[in-house]
Amino acid sequence: MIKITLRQLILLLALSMALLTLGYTLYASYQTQRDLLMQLELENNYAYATKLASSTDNFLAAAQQQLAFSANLLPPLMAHPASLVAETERLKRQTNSFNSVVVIRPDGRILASSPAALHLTGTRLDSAGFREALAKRKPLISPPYIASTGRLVIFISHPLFARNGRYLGYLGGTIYLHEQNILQSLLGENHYRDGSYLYVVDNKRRLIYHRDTARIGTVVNGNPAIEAVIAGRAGSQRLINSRHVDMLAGYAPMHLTQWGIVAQRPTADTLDGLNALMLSIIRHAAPFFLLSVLGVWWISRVIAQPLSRLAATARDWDSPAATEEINQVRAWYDEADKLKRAVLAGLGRINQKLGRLNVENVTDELTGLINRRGMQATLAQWQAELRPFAVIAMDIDHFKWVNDRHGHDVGDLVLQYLARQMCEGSRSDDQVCRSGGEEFCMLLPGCSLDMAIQIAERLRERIAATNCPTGEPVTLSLGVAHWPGSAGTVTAVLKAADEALYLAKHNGRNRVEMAATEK
Ligand SMILES: Nc1nc2c(ncn2[C@@H]2O[C@H](COP(=O)(O)OP(=O)(O)OP(=O)(O)O)[C@@H](O)[C@H]2O)c(=O)[nH]1
Repeated sequence: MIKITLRQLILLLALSMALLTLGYTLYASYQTQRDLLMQLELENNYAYATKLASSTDNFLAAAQQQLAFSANLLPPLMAHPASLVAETERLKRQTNSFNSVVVIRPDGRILASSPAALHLTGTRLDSAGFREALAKRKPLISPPYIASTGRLVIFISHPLFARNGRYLGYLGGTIYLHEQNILQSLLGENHYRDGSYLYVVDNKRRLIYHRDTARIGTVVNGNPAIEAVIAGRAGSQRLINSRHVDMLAGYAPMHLTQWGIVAQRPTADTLDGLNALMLSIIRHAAPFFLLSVLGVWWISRVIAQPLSRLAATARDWDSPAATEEINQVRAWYDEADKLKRAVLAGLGRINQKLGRLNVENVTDELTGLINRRGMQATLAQWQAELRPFAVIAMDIDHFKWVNDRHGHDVGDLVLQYLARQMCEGSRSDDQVCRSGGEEFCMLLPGCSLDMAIQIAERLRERIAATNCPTGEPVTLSLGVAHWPGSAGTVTAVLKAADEALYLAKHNGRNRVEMAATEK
């Protein structure tokens, strides 16, 4: 199974942390900014609706005052049509509040009107506003209605009374809702900022003013802002309007009429800037993010390197250069350093143990000489190196008798004594072995057969002439062979030396014989 590497892990961890942090920061700042923007928009629209509601109220009050002022002047002039017309002209031109101005008699007939081009004087128009004014005989602002001319209008009127209180009719001004009028000048001034706009509804949810004049006069149902404003409440809220557009609306009722103003802006338009801002933040952050990724990639490499080098070297722990290579690993941080020390300590202990095992494996306990296994390994190596050598195999004569006479312990001392003697008479390259029991061997690298025979002879003579731990000398029988002279393989050359040794025994002991093949 493929396992994730430390480097990939660090990279993955750092990247996911960076992405999470970046994502969360962007998300949090987006949410905060969004809430703030929407709140600001709602407050702006609320303030705007309140201000315009109050301006419109003031305008309507002023219009009523103008009518009231003229209505005071008109009763003495009722018999003077020219003066009445002049007053209607003045009223219309001076204030520009009305699209048309009329003076109506109690029977509904028009006494005077402006503009003159309408040619209304003398006619009797049957409009809802006219009828209401006649019926109520008090200052009125009519709801929107379709006039006899087919126009959608509102009608503001003031009754005319003679000094004696006799009702003389009324003075009225008409505002054509679909045409250029004072209401449009007032409300339309700043009505279209950044997608925001406003509209006015009457208490029947009918649009009195809207930037889309085609919608004026239509009734809008199911709009929470309109419902609130016709209930007389001012405020702001996010809503879905009758055209299914998500809007941030502020609204305020008017006090003189039961109308209401709603100022609003599509939520999407409000948040447009924010989306662009977020994209710009991401664009600016991207290079730094890429730099961070590169930085993390480099750091992950530096962190993982000591560990992967330690792992690679520890895999070949039995190679001679392993310790040196591990020593060269730059473990620059604490955990890697501890691991490096632990690996080095472990490797040292293993090597020590192996060395001890090797020595124990090839050493004879009693004499400290190399044993038969060590002897064979040495010979195999020399043979592999094509290094010629001579072998002297030897055996203590009648050693059983020594044991029987002096005891086994003394026998051991004799064996140790012989080992010492052999070592003293050998060169540093020579290998002295105890090949088994009371049998010994000397391996002499680079030594000719003749030289080996001389060495064997000298040893035999010295042992035979020296008292051993029994208090008297022992004698040796020795057989000499040579590689490659005596035989082609290690086994064969040892066998040849043994055969020469048996020959020495056979020929009377205390003597040296050489391998048969050499004769
Ligand atoms: N003390 C002691 N005796 C050993 C050891 N290993 C072998 N021997 C003895 O060596 C003796 C060898 O005897 P044999 O093989 O019969 O030969 P020998 O008596 O030496 O007679 P030849 O070899 O024929 O001259 C035996 O008595 C073994 O018990 C040892 O480690 N210590």
